Amino acid sequence: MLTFKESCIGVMKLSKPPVNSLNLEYLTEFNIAIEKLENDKSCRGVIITSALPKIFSAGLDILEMYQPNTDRLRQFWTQVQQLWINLYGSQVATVAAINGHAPAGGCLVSLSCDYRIMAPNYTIGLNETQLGIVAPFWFSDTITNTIGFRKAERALQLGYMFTTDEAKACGLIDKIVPPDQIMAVAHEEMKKMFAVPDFARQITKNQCRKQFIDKLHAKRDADTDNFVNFITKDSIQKAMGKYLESLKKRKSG
Ligand SMILES: CCCCCC/C=C/CC(=O)SCCNC(=O)CCNC(=O)[C@H](O)C(C)(C)COP(=O)(O)OP(=O)(O)OC[C@H]1O[C@@H](n2cnc3c(N)ncnc32)[C@H](O)[C@@H]1OP(=O)(O)O
Repeated sequence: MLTFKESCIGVMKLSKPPVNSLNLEYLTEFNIAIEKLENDKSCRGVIITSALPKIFSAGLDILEMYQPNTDRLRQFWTQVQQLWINLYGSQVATVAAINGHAPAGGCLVSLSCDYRIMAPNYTIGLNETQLGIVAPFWFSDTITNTIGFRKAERALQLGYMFTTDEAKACGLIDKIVPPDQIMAVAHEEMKKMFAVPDFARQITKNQCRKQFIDKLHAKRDADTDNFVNFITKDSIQKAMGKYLESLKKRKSG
């Protein structure tokens, strides 16, 4: 993770080649970096983007979920939950500058921010069902809060990956921006949020999101048990193995 401060704005650039997949170690690093910025009194905003060309993030590292060690799987999921709690509940203003594909966990990271700008000709969405897995309730809550119930339930069931244009049309992202302007526009959008007194913006954000974060806090252990039980099922492991194979085939084909 490349993290630096530009005045009162923290910039986090995901930089885990080849595809910024989120494994246990990288999620832990992500959480430490965001918590550090959150606790930095001089930091009012965070921009999340990718240092890699063409990929924002490929989402959770599928290898963490394929033939897993159960203890590590539990730690992995705890870090995924924590990342969502940190981002969705963040007091600082957050902008996702999506400069590449953003499937599944990559989409969730951006949905957890306050504002999303995206470069053209990429795809974004919660494609979990395509892998034969099920997005947990807090993933669904987050997309539903962004695009509305009907569109979210349809997209979640199909595991639909939106093009940038489709994402803009349904409100999954807020603005389409040429890749060479994405950081400049992220700073402009940040300034708009800074024009509002921090405490008023923070309390309002909290009012909108707290009930969803509280829901996960209340069910956190059950959610982890559910994830571990689900992922370790033979049928799910088979589906995951097939999906990994299809990724490799797509590459060679
Ligand atoms: C109760 C149960 C709850 C379960 C909830 C679990 C929720 C899960 C959310 C997730 O995030 S699951 C992950 C979903 N992600 C994907 O489906 C993305 C798959 N990847 C792609 O579509 C493409 O790789 C890409 C991101 C569009 C990039 O394409 P590109 O052509 O540039 O690169 P590739 O050649 O396809 O990939 C390079 C290399 O990376 C490996 N890889 C890709 N994605 C992942 C990943 N998510 N995890 C691990 N590894 C990944 C890919 O297999 C290639 O590997 P090698 O062949 O080079 O070894």
